[in-house]
Amino acid sequence: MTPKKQIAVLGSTGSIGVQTLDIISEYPDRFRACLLVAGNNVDLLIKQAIKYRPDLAIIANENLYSRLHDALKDYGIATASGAKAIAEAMSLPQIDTVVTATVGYSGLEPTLHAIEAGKQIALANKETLVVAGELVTEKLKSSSSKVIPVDSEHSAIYQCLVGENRESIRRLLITASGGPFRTKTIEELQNVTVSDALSHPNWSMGAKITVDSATMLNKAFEIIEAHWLFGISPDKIEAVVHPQSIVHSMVEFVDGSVKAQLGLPDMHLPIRYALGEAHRLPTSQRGLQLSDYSRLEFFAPDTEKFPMINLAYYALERGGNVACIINAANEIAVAAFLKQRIRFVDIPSIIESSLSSMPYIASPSYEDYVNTNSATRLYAESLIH
Ligand SMILES: NC(=O)C1=CN([C@@H]2O[C@H](COP(=O)(O)OP(=O)(O)OC[C@H]3O[C@@H](n4cnc5c(N)ncnc54)[C@H](OP(=O)(O)O)[C@@H]3O)[C@@H](O)[C@H]2O)C=CC1
Ligand SMILES: CC(=O)[C@@H](O)[C@H](O)COP(=O)(O)O
Ligand SMILES: [Mn+2]
Repeated sequence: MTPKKQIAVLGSTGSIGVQTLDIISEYPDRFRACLLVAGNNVDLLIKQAIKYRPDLAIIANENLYSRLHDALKDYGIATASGAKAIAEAMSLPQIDTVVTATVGYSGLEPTLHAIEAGKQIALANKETLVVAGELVTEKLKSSSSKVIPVDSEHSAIYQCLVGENRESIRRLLITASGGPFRTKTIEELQNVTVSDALSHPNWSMGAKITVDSATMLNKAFEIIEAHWLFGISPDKIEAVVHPQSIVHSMVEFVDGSVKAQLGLPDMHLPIRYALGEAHRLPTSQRGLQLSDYSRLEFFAPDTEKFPMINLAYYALERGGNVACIINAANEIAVAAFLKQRIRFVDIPSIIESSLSSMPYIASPSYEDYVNTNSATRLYAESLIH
């Protein structure tokens, strides 16, 4: 019998984390959760640990450690807390694949450690490549790690590229739903609420990425992510608005042919594909009925209304710590918007102001990224009254 693949789930209590555990449950002979990591939701982490019996459960918030320890001590499940413990756990010998499903900058450090330890990476945390794509790509060159994307667009592109040569690619076409404000005017955007921004038309996701979809910064991040994942220059990567989110992305080749990957807007599919290491695992889950969709539409993005898409090209052209600044400012701005401390339209202003104030570093080291992230967060916070 083939041994079960041992999976570390970083962010097990979040949207991608919970769906990853669904896939582990769907294939109990194939996968086992050997490590679960959460941020603050200790109650759900305890429930998951009792159900999935990992070797180790880690809570990032150190203040919640005693709750976790007390609840799991009689189950023979080891416990730990804090960012250092998460980073160190990446080299546990039993781990085969790390699913990076924490949100934001927190994904970078454990992913770098997992790459150093030669683990397979199912990459959901796009911010890792946004913040430090160059460093991550460099580290991958001297590691046996392989990254398989979980992000739906990148999974689609990955699937389209199987059997193709990089030289045959003319363009990557990244589809974008357009978010909840696709049809709003610039004036109407002034007064949108948190609840409006969290009403994504097609996907059920964590709050931060849902707001990023509403500003369409998510698409800028995905252009950056695609550049580092597939080694394609920015001028060959475009966003295409596709309100139905059925075509998850496309690749156009030099002979004019376009390949697309289609499916329901359901992250179980790309997670299943990534855990199967690009093999197709049979499922009884409902598939796509194309006859349910009388129209699949495609439009050019409105960059006047959603100027943040263009930040991808600016960040990739300037390089260095620019995308790290954008990401840190955005994390602070989105958190403030979710707490109703700023308006939706203040998010781009906070990013722009951070970009013009934070020092540029052309060839950042890991420590430079750490410092850029902390300093930008402090600066962005200072802009919020
Ligand atoms: N949701 C989706 O459909 C998609 C998500 N992604 C990407 O996947 C990642 C996860 O997104 P999503 O699942 O929506 O996010 P959620 O907010 O739903 O979940 C985030 C997870 O990360 C944990 N977490 C937060 N901060 C830390 C930290 N400092 N250390 C350890 N764990 C932490 C949270 O723990 P807790 O809740 O316990 O505090 C939670 O388990 C993001 O990078 C997103 O861009 C990409 C494509 C689609
Ligand atoms: C599910 C997924 O991959 C998200 O990144 C999704 O693409 C967000 O939707 P938008 O296309 O609205 O950004
Ligand atoms: Mn996506």
